[in-house]
Amino acid sequence: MESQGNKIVIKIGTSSLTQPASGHLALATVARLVEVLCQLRQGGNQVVLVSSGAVGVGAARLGLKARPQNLALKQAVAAVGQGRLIHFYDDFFSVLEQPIAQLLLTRQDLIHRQGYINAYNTFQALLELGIIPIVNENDTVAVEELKFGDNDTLSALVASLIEADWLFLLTDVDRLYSADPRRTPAAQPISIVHHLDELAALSVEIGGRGSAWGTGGMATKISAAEIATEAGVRTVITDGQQPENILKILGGEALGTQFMPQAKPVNARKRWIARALIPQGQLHLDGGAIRAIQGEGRSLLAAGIKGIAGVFQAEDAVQVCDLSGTEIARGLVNYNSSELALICGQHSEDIPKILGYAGPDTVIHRDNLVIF
Ligand SMILES: Nc1ncnc2c1ncn2[C@@H]1O[C@H](COP(=O)(O)OP(=O)(O)O)[C@@H](O)[C@H]1O
Ligand SMILES: N[C@@H](CCC(=O)OP(=O)(O)O)C(=O)O
Repeated sequence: MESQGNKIVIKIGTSSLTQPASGHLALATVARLVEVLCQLRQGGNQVVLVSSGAVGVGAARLGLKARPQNLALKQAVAAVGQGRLIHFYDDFFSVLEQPIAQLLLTRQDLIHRQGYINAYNTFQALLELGIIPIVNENDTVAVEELKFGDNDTLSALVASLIEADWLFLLTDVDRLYSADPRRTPAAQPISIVHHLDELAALSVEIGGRGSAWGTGGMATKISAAEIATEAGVRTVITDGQQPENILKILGGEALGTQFMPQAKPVNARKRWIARALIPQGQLHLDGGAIRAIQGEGRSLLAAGIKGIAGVFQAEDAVQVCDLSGTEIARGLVNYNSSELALICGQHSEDIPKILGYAGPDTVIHRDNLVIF
C-alpha cells in the first residue's frame, strides 16, 4: 500500500455490517474491516469510521423483524443497538491494541459555527492521539427536522469538516451502475466520475435502498459524493464485504466507483454555509441578478430579487433560486423575510426610506454566498 499520511473517512452501511436474514452483526466482515483500519493506522494514516447499524443491531437484539417506523421506537432501538455496536468495535479493535472513541453527532452540533469548530477540534485531538473515532448520528436524541437522516451525508460532512483526503462509502453493491443492478441486470458499471454532471449525461438511474435495513440507497451516496468532492475529498463507493479493497484502491487499483475531487475546493466557511446549515427559505432571482452573482462574483442586491418564500431571520441560510425554482446558490441573508418582502425588487439606496432605518447594502454578501 502506497498510502501514508492521509486522512481517511470510511463509512459502512447497515447492509454490510449485518446479516440480511437475522440482522445480527456480520462478524467476519467487521473483523476484516477492523484489520484494514488498523493497517491504515500502522501505515501512518489518520482514520475515522462512520458506522451505521445502531437501529439494525438494536432490532436484532430485541428480536424485531423489521426496521421500526415510529420515531420513539426507532430512538429506543438505536439506544439499545449503539451500545452493543461500540462494545463489539471496542472488543475487536482492542485485540489489535487500537484505541477507539465514540462520537455521536446531531445536525444541531454543526449548525452553530462554534459547535462546528468544536467538533473540528475534537476530531483533531482524537486523530493526533492516534485514536480511531467511530461516528454515528445520535439517533436517540435527534428530532426529525434536525437530522442528518442518513450516514452517507453525515460521513461526507465529517470528511469536509476534517478536510479528509479520501471518503470510502462501503455498501452492498461493488460500485455505482447506470441503474440499480438489482432491478436492471444489464446495468453498466461506472468506474470513474470526473464531474457529477456526467451522471445526468449518461442518464444514470439513482434508485432507493437495496435492503430493508439500508437508509438512503444510491441517492444519498451521490449527494455525499457531491458534498465531499466540492471539499476536495476523493470519494469511492465500494463493496462492504471486501474491506481489503480500501488498501487496493489506495494502492492505485481501479476498483469501485471513484469520484474525483474538485480542483479548486470550496473554502471551509462556505462549505459550512452550503452544507452544514439547513436553509430556512428561498429567494427567486431575475436573469440580471443571476449573471451578477454567477458570472461576475458579485454580492446579491435587493433589486434582482423577484420573490421570496419561507420565514427566516437575518443570518439564516437561504436557497437562492432562478425563477423556475432551481437552486443556483446558497447564502447567509442580511435581512429577515418580513424586511425582504418590503425591499425585494428595490434599489439599495431606497432601502432606508422603505424600512425607516439603514440596513446593509447587500442582501447576501459575496463572502457569504456559495454558487453551485
Ligand atoms: N444506480 C445504482 N447503482 C448501484 N446501486 C444502486 C443504484 N441505484 C440504487 N441502488 C441500490 O442502492 C443500494 C445501496 O444503498 P443502501 O441500501 O442504502 O445501503 P447502505 O446500508 O450501504 O447505505 C444497493 O443495494 C442498490 O440496490
Ligand atoms: N444512524 C442509523 C443509520 C442511518 C443510515 O444511514 O443507515 P445506512 O443506510 O445503513 O448507512 C443507525 O445507526 O442505525
